[in-house]
Amino acid sequence: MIEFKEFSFRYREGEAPVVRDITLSIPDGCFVGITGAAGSGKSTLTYAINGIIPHCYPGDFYGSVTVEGLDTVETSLTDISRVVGSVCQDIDSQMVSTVVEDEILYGLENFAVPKDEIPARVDEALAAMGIADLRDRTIDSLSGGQKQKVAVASVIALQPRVLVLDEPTAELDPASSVAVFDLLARYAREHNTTVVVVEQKIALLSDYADMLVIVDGGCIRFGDTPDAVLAHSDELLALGVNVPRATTLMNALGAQGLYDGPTVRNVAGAAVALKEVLA
Ligand SMILES: Nc1ncnc2c1ncn2[C@@H]1O[C@H](COP(=O)(O)OP(=O)(O)OP(=O)(O)O)[C@@H](O)[C@H]1O
Repeated sequence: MIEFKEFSFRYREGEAPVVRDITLSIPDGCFVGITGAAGSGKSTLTYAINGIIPHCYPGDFYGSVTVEGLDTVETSLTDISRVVGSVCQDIDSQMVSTVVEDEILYGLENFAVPKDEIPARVDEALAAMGIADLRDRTIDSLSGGQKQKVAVASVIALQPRVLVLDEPTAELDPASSVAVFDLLARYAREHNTTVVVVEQKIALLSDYADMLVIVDGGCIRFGDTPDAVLAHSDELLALGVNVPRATTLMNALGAQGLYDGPTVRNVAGAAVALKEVLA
């Protein structure tokens, strides 16, 4: 369980809190998608989960954040990182090795995983991200998308109970983004891992997330199932969230009393719904 209780945070260099009065409970095994406009505070929320706030970025911390019962202020960054695996936005800054396999080994050795478990953990992590063929490649020779998969694999190898990912598909084309979310979701299901992912593509998020959190100006505007959130497409658009046009269209037809089916998330869904409307 991840629990934010009336959490607010002001970076030491900032004038005012950039996230305010955040109260949110994320149950174990939940797949949470966080989205919102640029600068709304999404990354700051992830830093509060993985302990970067307040351990690396000091400032005024109000309220509390607990992860699996650990208070992130009172617990050391090392102890938090045994529970929370993070993939940050700047993948290059996260890479510490020159070869893919070494990158995965690095974390396992640092966390003192028993030597006899290590080969299987490396194999499983590479397979989970579908990058077994990259094992011996140098990191420098990889594309941005491949690096993102390596970064996720390195974290998955540590088998954290919570995974925090900040825009893990930013460098990927739509098909590869879907593939990464498929792999992530499958991994999370099989290991009962809680996943918190910041992602701009709300349509993609909606297909995987149990809960969508919409952040605006440092506050949570919506925190609910994807369908319940997407039902507010006009408000989402006003907040700068990139709502699928298919959703906006069907919600508009709903407002006119012409459609009363489930929330539509994509063109395929709209096609099915429109057939019913026109029948
Ligand atoms: N280390 C820092 N020191 C001071 N202010 C910061 C720091 N990091 C972020 N901020 C400020 O906090 C606010 C929220 O930033 P944050 O990165 O959490 O938003 P975001 O929604 O993740 O943005 P983006 O989508 O651009 O990554 C912004 O105004 C940003 O300038």
